[in-house]
Amino acid sequence: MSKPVFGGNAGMTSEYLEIRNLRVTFDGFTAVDGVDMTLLQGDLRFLIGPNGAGKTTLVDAVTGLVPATGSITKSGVELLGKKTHRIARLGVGRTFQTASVFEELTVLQNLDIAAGAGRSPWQLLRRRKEVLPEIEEALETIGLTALRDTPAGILAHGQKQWLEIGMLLVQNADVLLLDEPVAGMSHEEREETGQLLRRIGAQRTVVVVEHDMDFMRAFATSVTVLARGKVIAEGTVDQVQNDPQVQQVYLGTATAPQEA
Ligand SMILES: Nc1ncnc2c1ncn2[C@@H]1O[C@H](COP(=O)(O)OP(=O)(O)OP(=O)(O)O)[C@@H](O)[C@H]1O
Repeated sequence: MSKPVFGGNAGMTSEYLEIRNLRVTFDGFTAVDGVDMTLLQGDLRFLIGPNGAGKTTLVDAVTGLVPATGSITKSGVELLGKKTHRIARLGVGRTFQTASVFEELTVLQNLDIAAGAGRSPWQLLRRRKEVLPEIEEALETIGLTALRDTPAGILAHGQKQWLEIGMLLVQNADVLLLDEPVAGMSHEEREETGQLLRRIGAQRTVVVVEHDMDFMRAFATSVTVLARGKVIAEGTVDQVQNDPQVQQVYLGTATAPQEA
């Protein structure tokens, strides 16, 4: 496995996150059942599957929220068994189905707090005097520069999700796991989110857990399909859409991949 450059561009072929034989069990029920996945920098990977397939549990395992067995390495560093904050410091960030921003604080203050995580007291002191360049950059990337002094609580739904993504960017996350980022968004917001994910995904590894198949078709560079805790298909959008097993799993559901 080639060595990545943290926060930089390690090239499209560098392996960034390797998941091997991942297993998560809740009281004898196996929610994630021997999953293998290799995620490369520059990949915009969609993780799809019916309700209860184990998608969120897999993300929870990668970010240290549930105990798991197997192996999850980022650039050769084992993540399994590490505490959530250590995993975050290693550059693995995630969002939840419900945006978790500080509603009373402004956009800038939210980013400032996120950027503070993991910084030295000296850096924190310096930070009060000026807006850090990485925060300016994140504001630009997420398109919220004009709203930097707006309380997060009055942002539109989509803008809150973008702020959350911005908070991961200022923490230098280069593996981002996003749980249903476009749920509840308008068509325009979805489109903008897709463009945002493309922009940030070019130099990072982005995993999107999603039920929105139109969104997946428009923006996925690769897709992994989970069902009952196992990977049943992986490949391009076309490959998974044409996979008979995938069609069978989705048969009769409103979001079937074959209903293009
Ligand atoms: N903390 C827990 N304790 C017990 N069972 C759990 C726990 N978390 C998840 N599960 C079970 O594990 C299975 C996988 O759940 P998970 O939420 O990962 O699926 P999902 O693919 O994300 O589903 P959805 O698309 O509905 O969000 C489900 O059967 C769920 O009930």
